[in-house]
Amino acid sequence: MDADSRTDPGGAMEEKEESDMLSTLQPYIEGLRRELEYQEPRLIIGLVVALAVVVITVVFLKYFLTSKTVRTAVLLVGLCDSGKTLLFVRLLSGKFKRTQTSITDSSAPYKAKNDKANTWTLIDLPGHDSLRSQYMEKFKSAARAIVFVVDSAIFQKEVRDVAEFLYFLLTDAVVSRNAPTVLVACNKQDIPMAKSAKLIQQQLEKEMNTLRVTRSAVLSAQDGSVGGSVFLGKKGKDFEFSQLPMKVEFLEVSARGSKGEEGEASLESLEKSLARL
Ligand SMILES: Nc1nc2c(ncn2[C@@H]2O[C@H](COP(=O)(O)OP(=O)(O)OP(=O)(O)O)[C@@H](O)[C@H]2O)c(=O)[nH]1
Repeated sequence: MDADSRTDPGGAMEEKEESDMLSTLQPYIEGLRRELEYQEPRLIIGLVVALAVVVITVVFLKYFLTSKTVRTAVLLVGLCDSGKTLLFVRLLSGKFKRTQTSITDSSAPYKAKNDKANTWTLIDLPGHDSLRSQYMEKFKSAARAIVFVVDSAIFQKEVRDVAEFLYFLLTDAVVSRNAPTVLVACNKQDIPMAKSAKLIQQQLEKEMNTLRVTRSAVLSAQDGSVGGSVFLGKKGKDFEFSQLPMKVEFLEVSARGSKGEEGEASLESLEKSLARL
């Protein structure tokens, strides 16, 4: 008997128990090691795929968020003779000018009257119905705002045409998605017969409600969009401008002004709204 086993017989027994336990666990440990070796490549592939998905998603999102074009155009649209060109000239120079029927677009930088002095591109579009859609097509995706000019003096006579044009504009899929601010400029308020902005709004809501019934019949019941147009307002409710995705404001203006050609225009409300864009 050596000195150690004589002095510590319990220790030798513990060592033996340990080695017994290890040899019992050996097959399990070996199995676990083999399992891990087998799983490792799969684990790594899984991690690589997950990482790739995260990277692709980030790149994709970044691309979509940054490639969003900055819309800087303010479009002047409306029926013939509603006063778009005079409004265009007044907003840019403040001066009165004799105008003619426009057959093409005119554009110029417009500095908003706000602290930041944002500069927008003001674009006057021809009002003739044969040219309307082609010019809208060209500029609609760049629109930050649409100034829809109405001749308030002969509104009663034109209500149907005005409503149809506005309906065509507001149900356009691109316009609806981009939701530019729509400023309905109820022009020619210097003429005593001119209808108020409130009355024009109410009559247009009524007229567009009727138009919606006839036009929406062609829209697909499933996704609500066919041929690049969307449903106007909320289904099952009488149409109101407040149901639209974009802000719609009705403003009273006079591009001519009460003092005629010598005097100033009355466009404060429109200029204020343009300054808020
Ligand atoms: N009394 C009055 N006349 C206006 C006002 N604004 C425009 N006009 C007149 O209305 C007529 C038509 O104005 P335009 O600016 O040429 O109209 P438009 O909308 O550009 O017409 P198109 O080019 O045909 O689309 C002109 O004789 C203008 O002087 C206004 O506020 N009051």
